[in-house]
Parts: sequence; C-alpha cells; structure tokens
Amino acid sequence: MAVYTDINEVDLKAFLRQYDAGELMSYKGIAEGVENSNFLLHTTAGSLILTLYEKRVEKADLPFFLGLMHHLSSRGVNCPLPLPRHDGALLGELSGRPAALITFLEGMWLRKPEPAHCREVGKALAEMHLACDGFALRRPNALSLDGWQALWAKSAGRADEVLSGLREEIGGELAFLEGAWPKDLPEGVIHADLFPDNVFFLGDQLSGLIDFYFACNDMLAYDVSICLNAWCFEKDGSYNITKGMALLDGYNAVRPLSAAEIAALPVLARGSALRFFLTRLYDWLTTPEGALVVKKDPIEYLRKLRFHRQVASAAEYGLASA
Ligand SMILES: Nc1ncnc2c1ncn2[C@@H]1O[C@H](COP(=O)(O)OP(=O)(O)OP(=O)(O)O)[C@@H](O)[C@H]1O
Ligand SMILES: N[C@@H](CCO)C(=O)O
Repeated sequence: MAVYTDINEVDLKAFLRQYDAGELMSYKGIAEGVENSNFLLHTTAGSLILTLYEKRVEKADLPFFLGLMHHLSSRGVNCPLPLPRHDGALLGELSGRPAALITFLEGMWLRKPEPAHCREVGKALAEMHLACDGFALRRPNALSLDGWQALWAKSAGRADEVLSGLREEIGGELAFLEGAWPKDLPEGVIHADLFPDNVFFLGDQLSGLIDFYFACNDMLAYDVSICLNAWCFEKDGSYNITKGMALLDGYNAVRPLSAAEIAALPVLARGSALRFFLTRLYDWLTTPEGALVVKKDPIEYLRKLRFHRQVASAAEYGLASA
C-alpha cells in the first residue's frame, strides 16, 4: 500500500477548509501505486483524491504536472484536475509534504488487458501527444541517460545480491545505450509512465488517464516503447505480438510513426525497459522492510530488456510496415 506519509483527521480537516470541497465524511489510504501517498476522500461535495508527493517528485516540478493536467483537460483528454484553493494555489501542504486535491476519475484499471484495450491505449497515447502541443512549460526527462547512470551508480555495488552477473550486464547495456540512443526524433510532452494502472476503463471503453508525475519533454516514440513494455508482455515474460500490433495500430491511426521512429523502436524499448528496471532495482534495495508499499520486481524488466536485445527490427513488435 503506497502510504508513506500518514495524515490525521484534524490536519486534514484544516487542509480541506482551504478549498471549496465540502465537509469531510471519511477518508482512507489507497492500496495501490508505489510513488506517492494517495487517499480517497468522501466529502459532502463528493469523492476526491488527496495526493501527498513523495521522494521522486521534485516540488519545483509540480507546476508542470498540475498545469499539464489542466492543459490536457482543456484539449479534451479525460484526466483528473487539481482543485484550486481559495487563494488560487493548486498546491498546499499536509503532514509536511506538498499536497494537492484532485478530482476523482470514474473507471477501473485492467488487470488483464486484451488486444482491443491495447489499441485504445495506443490511440489515447497519440491523442495525448497531439493534445500536449502548445503546453508552455518544459521539463527535461530526469530519467533518461544521465538519470539512469546516476541511479545505477547508487545500486551497482549491490546489484549482484539480486542476481549474479547483473553488475556486468547492466554496465554493458548502459554503455551500449550511451552510443546508440537516438537524437533527432520528434519530441514533445510524454506521459512516461502509461502503465495499465494509470489507464482507466469503464467496460471496454477507455475512460481516462491518470498519474502525470513522470511527464516530461522527450521523444514521442520513447513513450510508445514504454507502452509496449508495460502492455504487451504476458505474465510468463513472452511478448504478445497481437497486443503489440493493436497498440501500434491504434497509435498510428492518430499519429503515424515516421520511418526513423520505427527504426529506433528496438533501441528505445531497451532504454525504457532499463529505466523501469533501474527504478525498481533501486527501490528493491532501499525500501525498508515493513514499508506500506508492494515493491515491484526488477527482474521482470531485465527479462524484457533481454527480449529487446535480440529484436532485429520493429516488425517483431507487430508493425506491418517495418
Ligand atoms: N484521480 C483519480 N481518480 C480515481 N482514482 C485515482 C485517482 N488518482 C489515483 N487514483 C487511485 O490511486 C491509485 C494510485 O494512484 P497513482 O497511480 O497516481 O499513484 P502512484 O503512487 O503515483 O502510482 P505509480 O506506481 O503508478 O506511479 C490508482 O491506481 C487509483 O486506484
Ligand atoms: N510504473 C512503474 C512504477 C512507477 O514508476 C513500474 O511499474 O515500475
């Protein structure tokens, strides 16, 4: 359960008085997510999400994330909206952490997505990429090449405790990506964490996107590669080309990938698999026993990385034209 910071009722009620959000009726911690502390509130005005921002979110980046949600919503993307306080600020403080009240989005995330859902996700990702156009703020991707090196430096010394040989394998992978990372692909604002638990469905209909706290400016095709990693592998570690084809078709129907983006997909997918491997490895090694969070398995992403390493072209992801 991702509740890193506890709140008490007295402080919460005082926090709520700064908003036009009704009277508190009940609240509970949300048993999902690994990054921030989230609470579901019921007030006389309805349901709301309270988010307390934790270790990986820089306070200085919050205007980018919260502003992006407003921008996307104004462009027709269904995503939560941060509520303004009486003084107009979108951000407050609770239990010593930066905190925001966010509108509740109806829907559920899918534990077992099917190809048709992957197509919807591809479409929604491309729509989000187009809708980000014109967003005035910029945020470089803190979890690209330099960020990976820094994360790895913190874990490398203990990596072989998790799996023998890991230190050498990941060192080699980073060296490869330093040389092979694409430089001239189309860029824009990317979600950067569009995993199944961040996409809500009502029945088979995609109802909205949440969790923009890794959003940043980077290559649009890198976001596609993140989704291939997050949506198109089965529990046994195999790549499901039918899901890949559906996701890529859905994306292409809204924003066709260029030949250069298609050619770069295998390298981008290696990079995005490494990115999630590294954050998971760091958390695996540093999250204290007994913390109220379910740690995610880094080895799942090592397996995906190894798969991408032997991919010769994007045709193997299901792109008919590659
Ligand atoms: N606006 C919202 N409307 C409804 N439910 C929400 C909303 N925001 C968050 N949730 C619920 O809280 C859970 C965790 O939220 P979120 O994914 O933002 O947390 P996180 O710690 O940033 O997670 P992650 O591990 O995906 O980075 C979601 O899976 C969802 O159940
Ligand atoms: N989606 C991420 C967690 C949030 O960074 C993962 O599955 O590792």
